[in-house]
Parts: sequence; C-alpha cells; structure tokens
Amino acid sequence: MAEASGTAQYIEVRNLTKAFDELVVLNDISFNIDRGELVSIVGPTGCGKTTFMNTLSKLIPATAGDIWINGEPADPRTHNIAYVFQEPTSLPWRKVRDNVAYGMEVKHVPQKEKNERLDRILDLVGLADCADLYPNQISASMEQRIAVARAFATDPDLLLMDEPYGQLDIKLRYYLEDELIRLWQKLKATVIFVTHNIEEAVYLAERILVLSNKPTTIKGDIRVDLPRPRDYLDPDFIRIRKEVTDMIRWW
Ligand SMILES: Nc1ncnc2c1ncn2[C@@H]1O[C@H](COP(=O)(O)OP(=O)(O)OP(=O)(O)O)[C@@H](O)[C@H]1O
Repeated sequence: MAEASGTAQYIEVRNLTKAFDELVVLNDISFNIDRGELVSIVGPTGCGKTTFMNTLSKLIPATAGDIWINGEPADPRTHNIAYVFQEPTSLPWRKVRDNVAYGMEVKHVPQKEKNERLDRILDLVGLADCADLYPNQISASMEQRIAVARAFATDPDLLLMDEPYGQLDIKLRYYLEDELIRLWQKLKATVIFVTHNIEEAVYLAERILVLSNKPTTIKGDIRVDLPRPRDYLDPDFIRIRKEVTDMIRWW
C-alpha cells in the first residue's frame, strides 16, 4: 500500500535525480503541480529536458527521488501518464480514428464510452473529416494531432508533451498551440509541456519552470498570469519572455 504524502498537492516531484554513470543530468529536482495546471519546462540545449520527461513517465528509472500523483507514488499500472513525443507516432496500418482510439483500447475503456469520447475528440481537433484515412494520406501536422488527440482521449492523470510542435512550421505551430489550449480548457488535463521555444512557453503555460545547465536544477518558477488568447506583442508578454530568456541565456 502506498504511503500517503500528507499534502494536498496533485503532482509532487520529490528530489528527482538522474545520472548516467558519472554524468549527473537531473540534480535533486523538487516541485509541485496543481490539478489542471499547464506547466511549461524550458532550459538550455542538452540540459536534460527529454531525460526529465522520460524519468517522469517511468520510461527510464530515476537514480533517486520520485513523482507522486494524488498522494501516491506514480505507477504506470495504476496511473495514466500519457506522453506525446516530438515525432509523430501513429500506427500506419490503422485509420486515423483507430489511431486516436488506440490509447483508450490499451486502457480498456468500455466500448460505448470509447466511441463517445472518440467522436468528441475527433471533432475538437478537427480530425472528423479524415477519420477514415490512413496516416500516409494526411500531413505531418495532422499526424501530430492524432498523437495529441490520442493522449487527451485517455483522460490522463498527467499528460507529458515533449516539444510536440518543434518540427512544424510557424503558422501550423500557432494553430496547434491554440488547439492545445482549447483541448486543455475543455478536458481539464494536467499538462507538462517541454519546449525550446520561450515564446511558445509564455503563450501556453500558466507557469514556466526554467531549468539550469547540467547538473540540472530548477532555476526559476515563473507564473504567467496573462489573459487568453495571449498577445505576443502585449508588453507583459514581452516582459515575461525577457525574464525567462535572461535566466537561460549563456551568451
Ligand atoms: N541513455 C543515455 N545514456 C547516457 N547519457 C545520456 C542518455 N540520455 C541522455 N544522456 C545525456 O543526458 C544529457 C541530457 O540529454 P537530453 O536529451 O535529456 O537533453 P535535452 O535538454 O532534451 O536536449 P535538447 O535540448 O537537445 O532537446 C545529455 O548530455 C545526454 O548526452
């Protein structure tokens, strides 16, 4: 039986450390996230953002420390931690609809509920019209929407997104960022979103965690209290972007 954490925090990362032999990448990282928060992680190149997400998702074991969800140590057998990678990850032999449904099948969501959620999500992400196409018949941005839709459809306890729009051109990225906000607001997911792009972090997040160089710790925890939809030219937007940039810059 899991030991209760004794606090009201939804997500608690406690003293997380990850080393590859002598190389300490994550160095005793602790922070909390409220239920339904959208938190962005930014940091210098190679500081360990992907290692951080892989450790949180339990794809790789932590050297020390742990992540707690709702007062229990995170466990992929009992918690639903969804992960959207930078590269599209659709199954080429499945139609768009069946690709989006895949996560729910793995989680054994009952048929009726699965179909209801599927219709809603396909609609929300604008994939309803191409639901019967195969991944090789749609664009890269559409494929990335499959991954995002698939993750949201499972109603995750925690949704991890590792630069999901990093490879897309800027216009598509803006469009998909707005779509992500819509999904997050409607489906009330708790999201950690990693990005290289400070502007994207300020546009999306309610809070930004700024990572240091290796051995990596949290250098800043910045609240982004701006109305939505956000305006890149709003002086407050520019101020926060500068604050984050100044924390990361090494030049
Ligand atoms: N499996 C591994 N074995 C050894 N070292 C690793 C392994 N995975 C990552 N590293 C090292 O950990 C450090 C962080 O890598 P990681 O890919 O997590 O950084 P990142 O911040 O995501 O990088 P980028 O900014 O390029 O996306 C790097 O120095 C990398 O070489």
